[in-house]
Amino acid sequence: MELTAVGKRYGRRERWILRGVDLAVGPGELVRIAGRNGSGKSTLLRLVAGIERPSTGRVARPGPAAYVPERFPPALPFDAASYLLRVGRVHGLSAERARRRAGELLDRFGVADRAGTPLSRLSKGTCQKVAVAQALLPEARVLLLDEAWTGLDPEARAVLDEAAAERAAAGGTVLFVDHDPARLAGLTSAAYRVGTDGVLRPVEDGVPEPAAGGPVMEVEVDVPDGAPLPTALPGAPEVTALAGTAVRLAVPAAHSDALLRRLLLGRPAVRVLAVRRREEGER
Ligand SMILES: Nc1ncnc2c1ncn2[C@@H]1O[C@H](COP(=O)(O)OP(=O)(O)OP(=O)(O)O)[C@@H](O)[C@H]1O
Repeated sequence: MELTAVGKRYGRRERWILRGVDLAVGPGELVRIAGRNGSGKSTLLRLVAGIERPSTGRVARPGPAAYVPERFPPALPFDAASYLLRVGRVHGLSAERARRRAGELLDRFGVADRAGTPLSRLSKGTCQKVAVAQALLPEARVLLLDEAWTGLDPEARAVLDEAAAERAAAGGTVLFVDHDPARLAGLTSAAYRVGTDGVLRPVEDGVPEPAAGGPVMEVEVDVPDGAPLPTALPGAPEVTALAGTAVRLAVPAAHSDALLRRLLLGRPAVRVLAVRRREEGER
């Protein structure tokens, strides 16, 4: 995927949102786009998606892009499963494969029981899961995630982390915007910032470490056969044994997504039983 000397403004008399953007992202790369509110991050992703046309310069992509927009339009007259089936068909999947992928994704996000619910009647969180599922469904060469984690519950955020990492590992090109500076930390191959001047610059200092102190998240997992937990878990969790083969891991909230991702991706495979915020004064 390559942008060459891309400039964008929404009208001849309007200001330039992006200027002289050169960006090449290869297969297997996972790239973060940062920047202040209104700096042009979504505009950049929409240009890569082909939804917007550049005012100057060129955008080249290896194939159709899959895209989770910042705002998903749920007012479509379909239920979740038939909407996903249509998305799959548009991307050239057979009806059988599209149906199977839709079922797998709804299941993975824990909303298989909502397959027959009209999009207009889904809760905001479930709707966001459908928005994410429609982008993951086609296994496109380019995946664009515009604050796609916002509105998801912690388990679903971890599933999306995992899915984004899988897409890159399978040779996809993944670009994402997220307000959490620790999002996909350790998996990101590069980060860029859109400046207030519209220029895209590499972020040299990488991903800042979340601050210690503050809110704590508790993740309870069941480790089959009482196998040892993976070592060097994010956030250096405090581990408490619970009944049977269950354990509770407590980490600063800023590390909880990374911890869940590592637990879900790691070996031994663990089952997440609960994720909750530790109340003040509780231990
Ligand atoms: N379709 C449009 N027509 C006119 N102006 C637009 C359009 N889309 C975005 N803009 C303007 O372009 C600028 C950049 O918007 P954009 O949504 O790309 O920024 P962003 O960095 O994604 O912001 P946020 O972090 O708030 O989502 C803003 O000033 C916005 O008002």
